[in-house]
Amino acid sequence: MMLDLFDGQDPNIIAPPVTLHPNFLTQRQQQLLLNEVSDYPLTKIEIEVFGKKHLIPRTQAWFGDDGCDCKYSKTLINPLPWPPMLAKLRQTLINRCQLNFNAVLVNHYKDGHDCMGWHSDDEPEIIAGSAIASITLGACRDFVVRHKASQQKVTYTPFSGDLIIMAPGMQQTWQHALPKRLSITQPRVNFTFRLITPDFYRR
Ligand SMILES: O=C(O)CCC(=O)C(=O)O
Ligand SMILES: [Fe+2]
Repeated sequence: MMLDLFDGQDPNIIAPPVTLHPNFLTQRQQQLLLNEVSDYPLTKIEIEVFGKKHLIPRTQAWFGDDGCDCKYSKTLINPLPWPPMLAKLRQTLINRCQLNFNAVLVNHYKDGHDCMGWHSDDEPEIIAGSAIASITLGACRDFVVRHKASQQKVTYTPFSGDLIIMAPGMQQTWQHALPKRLSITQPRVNFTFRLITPDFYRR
């Protein structure tokens, strides 16, 4: 009987609204992007956690359309204009995924000591109910998502050139993180594309 197949499964397990698209970028596209990333002004910004100042354990740069500012730990960051390869990547995502994006956070993890803690991409400038597209280049690292209410975790392992889509609405009920992996010695670059309300912080 077909139904027997499902016996014993926990009916409370929830599937995360995440899709992993392997090999979204060709080797050549990855190489062109990595060459361009080496010219990005990546910086370690300072954040405040429980009143104490820390440098983030990675470097970052913020690119986007004019007016697509973001706020990072009380600091307002204006977008840098789109470099040519990043502009092409944005257009490719829009065309192939039928989703709109107007800004991207580039994260550079020099090795497995660099990381990103638990968070949701739910800042007020992000248009509610928009999707987040995340592209990996370089080292393969665990990308972990955690359901806020049940604490249930699922681990994804995006390889270089893979795309992860976090579906609209996911940020309200799930968090995600890129934990330390001390055995990893190679760098990883991540592009997290977002849809921002233009001029959100300029009104
Ligand atoms: O590097 C990653 O895969 C995660 C990046 C991320 O969550 C973010 O930029 O908000
Ligand atoms: Fe994120």
